[in-house]
Amino acid sequence: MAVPTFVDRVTLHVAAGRGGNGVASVHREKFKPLGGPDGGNGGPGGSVILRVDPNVTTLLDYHHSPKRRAEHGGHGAGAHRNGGHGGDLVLPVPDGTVVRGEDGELLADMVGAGTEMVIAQGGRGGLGNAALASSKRKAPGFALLGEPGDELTISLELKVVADIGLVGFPSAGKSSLIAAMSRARPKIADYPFTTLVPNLGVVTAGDTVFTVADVPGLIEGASEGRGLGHDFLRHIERCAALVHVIDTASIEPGRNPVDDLDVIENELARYGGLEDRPRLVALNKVDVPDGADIADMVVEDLTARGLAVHLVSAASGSGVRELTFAMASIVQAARAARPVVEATRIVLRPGGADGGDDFTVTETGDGWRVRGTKPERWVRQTDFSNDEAVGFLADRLNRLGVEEKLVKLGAVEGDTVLIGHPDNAVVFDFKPGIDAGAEMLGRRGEDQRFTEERPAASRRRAIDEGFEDRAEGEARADVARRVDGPVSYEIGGADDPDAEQVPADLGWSEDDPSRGEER
Ligand SMILES: Nc1nc2c(ncn2[C@@H]2O[C@H](COP(=O)(O)OP(=O)(O)OP(=O)(O)O)[C@@H](O)[C@H]2O)c(=O)[nH]1
Ligand SMILES: [Mg+2]
Repeated sequence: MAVPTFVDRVTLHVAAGRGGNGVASVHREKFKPLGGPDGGNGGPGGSVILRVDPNVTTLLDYHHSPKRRAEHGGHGAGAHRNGGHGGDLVLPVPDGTVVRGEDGELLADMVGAGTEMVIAQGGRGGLGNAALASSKRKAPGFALLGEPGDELTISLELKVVADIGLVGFPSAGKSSLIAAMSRARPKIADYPFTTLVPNLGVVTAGDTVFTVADVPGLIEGASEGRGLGHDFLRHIERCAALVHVIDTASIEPGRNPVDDLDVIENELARYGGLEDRPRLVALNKVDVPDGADIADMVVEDLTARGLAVHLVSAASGSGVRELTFAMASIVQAARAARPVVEATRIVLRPGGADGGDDFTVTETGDGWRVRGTKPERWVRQTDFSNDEAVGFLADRLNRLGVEEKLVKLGAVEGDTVLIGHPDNAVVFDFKPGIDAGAEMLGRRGEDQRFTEERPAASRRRAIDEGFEDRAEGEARADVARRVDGPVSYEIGGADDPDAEQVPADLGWSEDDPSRGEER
């Protein structure tokens, strides 16, 4: 089995839950006339949340399953029943995880136990017709759709690479040892410099899970660039402790465990910055009779230096378990000593939470594009198979001033208006209620200057009074035709005789099988 050897970076696809749809329903009781609207709201979709968990030390889990999804919100139902809140998905990440977006942009540096980041926000639930009812719109025959949740690709990078680093001469058995104590399967061979890049293994000893880095072999002069040099020691800079892996069975002249240790320590000192790390010594290859003898001879010397010495054999496994427990207790002590930034519980949210009433209208060359948090959200909430819902959308857009702005910028009837991101915009044929040039001339040729109210003004007032029926009639948008993919219909469109036609196919090939359920 190929186990990733050095996972300090994973790409993760996260998807928040979709909001449940609102429902349009009318209260019914035996022998009683129709009651009021009683369609409940859809529940919000669950969010995907990253949370720093001090017990998590690796990103391995995400390497194995890089797609994570939170729960969808439940749909509303009749009798004022609201859909359930989709469950959030909390993804534990190690302290010091750097979160980046798809293009490598920094989204967050997650430091401190409990720090949270809502990386993908769940979609809002759609309002049911009970919530959409007002004194003027007593029985709405439509409801709002739930919105899709955020979906994005992120990368997680772990700066704290390993809890413990294995250091030693080439062929001392560092890779063999990491293979004996974890599921890592690095290359092992009887020639020096087998390991060219660090390997990472995850070790479990009792309740403690920690990571061990096996780095390329060091030799005297590594600090001057001999051998592989010592560049890769930066990978163990953040380790809490070091384990000296020493070959007791080396037949090279001049090699013995104590001198080997001194050479490595000398190189570490030249590299600098690792002096304060606790050390363990693993005298390896004691399955070899000569090795065992030599180990016995030097144990006392090394212990006298204050070092904890373990006699091990990566080959037979003897002593390995004891070594891992000794490593675990150092890791635990280091974790306990680390200043824990507990209880800060910073919650990071990407981007602005709400764009407010802002929207932009830009000319695209063959039409207009409207961008803005609200217009885009409203479009997503609209059930385009329902005329009344589409009319409600037109009312909202007009009330925000979208139509007015389009007219002001020179949009004329028949222009294409796209609302939203190029990938999933909804296409409209512009049909303003107010006409720039012909503004003063009413639809039927009367000069509005001679009547007391102009249609746009009266309509706006009516809308402001609460989506009056009059406003709906005048400002309704009607499904007219389908333009390459997205839905197309008209904004405005007061008394178009063809307005009632509803295309059979609205292109909702979407993933939501429950669509249309609400009516
Ligand atoms: N008999 C015996 N041989 C071992 C033991 N551990 C490692 N070896 C052998 O020693 C040789 C080197 O082992 P590696 O694990 O590749 O050593 P390394 O320290 O990772 O070497 P580099 O990656 O080159 O720095 C291999 O032939 C292993 O089979 C052991 O406990 N007993
Ligand atoms: Mg190796």
